[in-house]
Amino acid sequence: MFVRQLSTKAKSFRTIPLARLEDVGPEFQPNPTLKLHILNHQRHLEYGPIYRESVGPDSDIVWIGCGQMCQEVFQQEGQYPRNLIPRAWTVYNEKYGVERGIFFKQGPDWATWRHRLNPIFFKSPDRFWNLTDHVTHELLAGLENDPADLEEKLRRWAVASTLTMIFGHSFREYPFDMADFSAHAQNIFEQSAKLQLLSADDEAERSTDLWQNFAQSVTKSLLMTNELTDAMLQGPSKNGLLSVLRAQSVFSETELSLLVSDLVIASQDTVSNTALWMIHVLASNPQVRTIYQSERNPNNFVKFIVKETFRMFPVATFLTRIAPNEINVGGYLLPEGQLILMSMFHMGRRPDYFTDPEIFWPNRWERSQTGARYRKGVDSAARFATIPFGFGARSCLAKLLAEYQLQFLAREILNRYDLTSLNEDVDMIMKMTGIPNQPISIRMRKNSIV
Ligand code: HEM
Repeated sequence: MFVRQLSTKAKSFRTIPLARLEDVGPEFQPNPTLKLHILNHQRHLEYGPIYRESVGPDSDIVWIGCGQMCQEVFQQEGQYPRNLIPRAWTVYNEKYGVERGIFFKQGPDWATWRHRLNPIFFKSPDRFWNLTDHVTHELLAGLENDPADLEEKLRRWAVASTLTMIFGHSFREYPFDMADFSAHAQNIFEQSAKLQLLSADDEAERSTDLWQNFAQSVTKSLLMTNELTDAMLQGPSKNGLLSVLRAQSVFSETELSLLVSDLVIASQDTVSNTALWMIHVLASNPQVRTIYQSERNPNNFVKFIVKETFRMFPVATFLTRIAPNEINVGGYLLPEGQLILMSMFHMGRRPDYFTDPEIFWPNRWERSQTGARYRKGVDSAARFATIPFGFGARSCLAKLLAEYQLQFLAREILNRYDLTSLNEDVDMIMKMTGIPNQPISIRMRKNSIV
């Protein structure tokens, strides 16, 4: 009855403002996807908080740049929420008959996996997270020696941290080629970004060089994690996620391998690129370290640094949902199966949500003295404008782990090092995730007072 009433009052899909493709200006050429977040930002300013874009004769994407409307999407996402999986990844699974883990699962099957994993990842977090501390210490010791190739070192750090969290330190006894794995995982993202511009189905059908390059890296990285998991299952696992999952006996050995590949691939680009942005903003804003040293609650301040990094540089630049049935968003009816993209970069830069949005200001996240929900320089309407890990039942499984790793890294840097940025005019570009448009260069000195 409630739904019926909403439906009769709601406006039709066709009345959502339609962005004209010819509006893409020369500054976005020759590859508009690199600056998709800027194009999207401009379009929200022109068309408003919701607009649609034609991507085929009968298919439109709906873009949402308003916290309230995002909340409405999550409220109506249904029992088994679905997000967008890059087409190249599903074509690979179909073409080679490969079964994959939680990312690719849908419906009750997906819910069963989450039901088993949520208690481990959300209810008893301290079990494994601190296993990653020494991986971070190794990263910093390496950077202290030579801060070049920061991107590559952070990628290996992210993979090594996830593997240590899963297997405990014993995985280091196995000859796992971290550099090779990391290069393949990175290549999967690089080639997926290129395949997004084309028809992945067609590229796979014709087995083009691009497709073969992508497929070889997927095959190699799956093989490497399968072999590693098999080897780890042979020996005793004393600590780490695997030891708990084994004790519970709820996943088969094959499922454990699928899970390991998913976790490693999910963590590499997201954690490493957020850490890259965080190091860049710390190096570009030396006053942050002075504030940290004078803070009465430095741990809270570190949380704000991570939150502020996500606000300005959300690596998951667009969150996605597929409407499970007809839903009402912003007063418009969206049909079943509609692809919805939530504009996280745009919302993080909305001046009505965040005072001086272009300024890196961690203390904006501090609760005001009155004890109200409001924070300095953050409007209460912005509640759904910075949700870097998504929201609801399908949100990131390892949010707590990622936050722990990033906060630990920030604290160690602030306690022990002075960073100086050697870059100018760093902007974000999109290559599946939001990354810097140039290599990040820093000078790193051990702080004399430590
Ligand atoms: C900065 C770090 C990270 C960010 C920003 C991030 C972000 C996200 C986002 C946006 C989603 C989709 C959420 C949605 O649609 O509502 C997701 C899903 C997921 N993430 Fe993360 N993630 C991070 C780190 C990690 C790490 C370290 C792991 C594993 C160790 C991981 C494992 C997963 C998995 C398994 C899913 C799929 C969950 C499902 O489909 O039910 N993520 N993540």
